[in-house]
Amino acid sequence: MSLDQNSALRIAQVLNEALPYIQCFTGKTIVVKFGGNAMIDEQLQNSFARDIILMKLVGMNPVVVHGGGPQIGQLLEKLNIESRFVDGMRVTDSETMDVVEMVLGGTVNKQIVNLINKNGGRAVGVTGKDGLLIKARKLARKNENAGLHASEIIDIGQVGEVEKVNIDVIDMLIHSDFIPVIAPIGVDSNGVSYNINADLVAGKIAERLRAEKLMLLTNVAGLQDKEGKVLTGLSTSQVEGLIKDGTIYGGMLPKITCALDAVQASVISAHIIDGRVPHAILLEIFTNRGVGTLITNNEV
Ligand SMILES: Nc1ncnc2c1ncn2[C@@H]1O[C@H](COP(=O)(O)OP(=O)(O)O)[C@@H](O)[C@H]1O
Ligand SMILES: CC(=O)N[C@@H](CCC(=O)OP(=O)(O)O)C(=O)O
Repeated sequence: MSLDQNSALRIAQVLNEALPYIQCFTGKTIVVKFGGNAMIDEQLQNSFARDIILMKLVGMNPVVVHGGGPQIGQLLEKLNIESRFVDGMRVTDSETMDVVEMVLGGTVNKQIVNLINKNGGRAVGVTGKDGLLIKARKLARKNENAGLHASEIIDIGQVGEVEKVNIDVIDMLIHSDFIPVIAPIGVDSNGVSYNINADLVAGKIAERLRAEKLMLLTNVAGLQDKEGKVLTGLSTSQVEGLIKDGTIYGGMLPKITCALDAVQASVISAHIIDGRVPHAILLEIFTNRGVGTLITNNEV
């Protein structure tokens, strides 16, 4: 197939624009969180997989952490098990935990591994239990509505937070040229499993790996104000204001919290980007046009 001169020039310009980014990010670790809501159709899933493979081929170290909230919800519904959320976290009793492990560690993890491998990459899927990758503890939730009893703790079951990330498994996979694909399930020292919000896992893994970037793919254009305008470059105090006035709620709460924590630790930048845009990752990394909300540590 021969190209006309304009198309050839356009392709050359795109590749040329990518060059400084490739030079800058070669050898760097990029943690990408693939949200369950971003996995909406086959074409988008394939474009996600190909972006990850391309990153690997140009010398970056992509590490994938995935969610699967809607997929867990669908199976719970089929099984007639009711599901409830507190501040974006799924209340998880032991029956729900079994379903979470089945869906995240089984179906969704293997789907993503298969997707990457089918497109020509080499992915290996693990949960936080493999190699004790994610040591977890039970998440304590304060009941903010308890008035005088504001210190009252709400029990949301086997929901965990990351206590420690043991990166041996990830290091081993990266050094053998595999792409790690991680399901957000943690385990405590007694072997109890915990359901952990995938954004929080991605953030902690990015911190521990001292990643260059934490990229959170979701089903909105980014963090938005009440009119739907995408916000970017916000300070911590502005974000706190948006949480207080209810602009940030539900599933955006863990996303924004982990992005702020990550950049305040060691991660250079966090990005909340629209997973519904084909090749959103490539656009964000390799071009001058960002496609979502950028969060950096602008308060140091
Ligand atoms: N200020 C906000 N800007 C954008 N989305 C928001 C905001 N506050 C809450 N949300 C909600 O957060 C959702 C994204 O979180 P979530 O559903 O958990 O996605 P994912 O599965 O990608 O993690 C959006 O679909 C939206 O409903
Ligand atoms: C505690 C908690 O809420 N865990 C999440 C884990 C999956 C997840 O985070 O999936 P998304 O990224 O697709 O939302 C859940 O049970 O839905």
